[in-house]
Amino acid sequence: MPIDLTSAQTTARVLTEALPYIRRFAGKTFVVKYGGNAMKDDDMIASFARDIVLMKRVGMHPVVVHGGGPQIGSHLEKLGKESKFIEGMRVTDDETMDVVEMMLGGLVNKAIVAAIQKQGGQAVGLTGKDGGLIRARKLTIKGQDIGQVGEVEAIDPRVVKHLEAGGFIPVIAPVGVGSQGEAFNINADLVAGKMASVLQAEKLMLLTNAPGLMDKAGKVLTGLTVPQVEGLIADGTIYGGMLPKIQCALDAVASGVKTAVIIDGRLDHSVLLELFTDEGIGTLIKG
Ligand SMILES: Nc1ncnc2c1ncn2[C@@H]1O[C@H](COP(=O)(O)OP(=O)(O)O)[C@@H](O)[C@H]1O
Ligand SMILES: CC(=O)N[C@@H](CCC(=O)OP(=O)(O)O)C(=O)O
Repeated sequence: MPIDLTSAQTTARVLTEALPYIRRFAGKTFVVKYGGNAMKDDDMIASFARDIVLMKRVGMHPVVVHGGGPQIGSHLEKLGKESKFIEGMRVTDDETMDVVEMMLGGLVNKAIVAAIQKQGGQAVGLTGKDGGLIRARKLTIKGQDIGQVGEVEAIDPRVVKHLEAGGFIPVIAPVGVGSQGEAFNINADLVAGKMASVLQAEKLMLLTNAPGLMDKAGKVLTGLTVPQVEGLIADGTIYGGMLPKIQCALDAVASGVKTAVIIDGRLDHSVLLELFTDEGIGTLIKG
């Protein structure tokens, strides 16, 4: 069969456009938060895994922090428990905490690790308990006790650095460890934001189930300043699960991470589209 020149030239053009980014980003760390809504089926996970492996192959250091809210929710449902959220945080009693730790540290984490391995990468799954990676303390919301929900107290990045140096891709579940060795359920966006700050990442990438941060008419907003974002929170344009996401993006860039982006993780190869094209995709927040 003769080669389709137009399509081959398009491929060549895409590769050429990627070259300056590959050069600029080599050796840099990228924290990629993979939300539970963007891992709805095996094809989506496989596409994500291919992007991550390609990043590693061209010399970048991806660090994956994953969520799994919907997966926790459906398992709780099987047990006859309803999910309840306050300001985007799951109310977590002891039984729920067990499910969170099993789902995030077990099934979800290992599905991502296996998908990366299948694409030829070397991935190692961790929770915040491993190597004392994420130390947590109890989080209350406006004085309200919401159970075993934590916030990040400190991150000890040594285990991540060792893995990076050994050519492995760390895949991190957002379960923190308290002073008594107890588990805390932490919103994955908050962990990703802190991880990006501690590692002084080049970019924090937040993959979700929306094309980016949208205005009330559904238009994707980008290049936002801090006061603009504050206005959007005040007038209710940003609500629910987008609140911790945007907050951690702002905190990350304020603490030295160069840029944060919110992108549509349901889109095939969204990570590569954002990294390696001139236009990028989604909502960009700069420091
Ligand atoms: N301004 C906004 N733009 C886009 N999505 C928003 C906005 N405000 C709230 N959201 C909601 O936030 C959701 C993403 O947060 P969340 O469900 O926690 O995702 P994830 O599981 O990826 O962390 C979107 O699906 C949408 O319902
Ligand atoms: C405290 C809290 O809400 N923790 C989250 C942790 C998982 C998560 O953040 O998952 P997504 O990124 O898929 O939303 C939860 O229990 O759902």
